[in-house]
Amino acid sequence: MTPAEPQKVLVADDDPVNRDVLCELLQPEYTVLLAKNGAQAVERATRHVPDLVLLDVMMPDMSGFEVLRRLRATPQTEHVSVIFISGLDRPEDEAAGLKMGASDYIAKPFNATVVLARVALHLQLVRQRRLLEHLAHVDGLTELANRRRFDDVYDLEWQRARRSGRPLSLALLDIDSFKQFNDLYGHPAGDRALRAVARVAGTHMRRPADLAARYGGEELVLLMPETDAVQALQIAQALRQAVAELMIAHAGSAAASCITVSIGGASLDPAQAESSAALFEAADVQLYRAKQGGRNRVMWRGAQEALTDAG
Ligand SMILES: Nc1nc2c(ncn2[C@@H]2O[C@H](COP(=O)(O)OP(=O)(O)OP(=O)(O)O)[C@@H](O)[C@H]2O)c(=O)[nH]1
Repeated sequence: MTPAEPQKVLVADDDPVNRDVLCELLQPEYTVLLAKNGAQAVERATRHVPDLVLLDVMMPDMSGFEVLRRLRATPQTEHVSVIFISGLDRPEDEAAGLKMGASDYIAKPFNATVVLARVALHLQLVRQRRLLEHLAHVDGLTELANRRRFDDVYDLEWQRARRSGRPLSLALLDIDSFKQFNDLYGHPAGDRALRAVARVAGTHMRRPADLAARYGGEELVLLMPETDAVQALQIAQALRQAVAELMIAHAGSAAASCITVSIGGASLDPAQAESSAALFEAADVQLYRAKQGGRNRVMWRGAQEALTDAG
């Protein structure tokens, strides 16, 4: 979602007049989706993941409370904001709706101005929450995922790989002689070089589940689910080469006349009960070997020496 994109509101009400009124009210500012019953509300919310749901409580097929319960139980919609709009106007009803996790409760007959004001308020809160989530997961300098995000995704992907028996590859990338680069060209130039390397790393993570993250300092980590050692090694080699081809001059490098990276990787062998920490450690050992071997190269656990890339 970009700031300019209109936010999506799903209106779920079995009464066509209410749907029309709410649609007309919201359409100038928001993208409005409609559902005429509870089942449709759940289906549309799951498919389109709206920013907000305006949900009638009393619908013949499924109550709004049940719709909310199902939305909370579905990963795509578990955090979606919901405002109940209901003819049930007793304080107990309102309290029950809020206790279930609705953001707000509006009694029918509703006042159009108040509905618009509350919708605007909750959509602003949604924007702020998304911004906070983004800031919590993205590294400010490189705009790659940050370490916290990596830790969460790694944990999930490792479990998924263990369950499915599918491969999982992990690589650590470290810029060569970066201390000397900072010393020679200054810290701001170091930041620019780091951003350039990060961009190249990001563009090499092509599958939706691939993740490039800044692990710390000038070290990046690459997570490649469903990718075996042969494929991952090829990607790492292409990435190493693409960084060298940036041709960022580095007169103080121990490896070349331009900025280069060393990469160490390991792939999970589903047949072996290896922990996520052990896989990470294995990639780190390979990174150490790449540095020891002269830098500007890729080392992969289990790969033949001939498969390593000495640039
Ligand atoms: N400009 C800049 N430098 C950073 C950043 N994060 C870490 N560094 C620098 O990266 C350097 C890493 O240095 P070392 O770990 O000694 O390794 P190196 O000089 O890259 O040498 P090798 O890894 O052995 O090739 C340190 O000087 C850090 O200050 C950053 O965000 N920006």
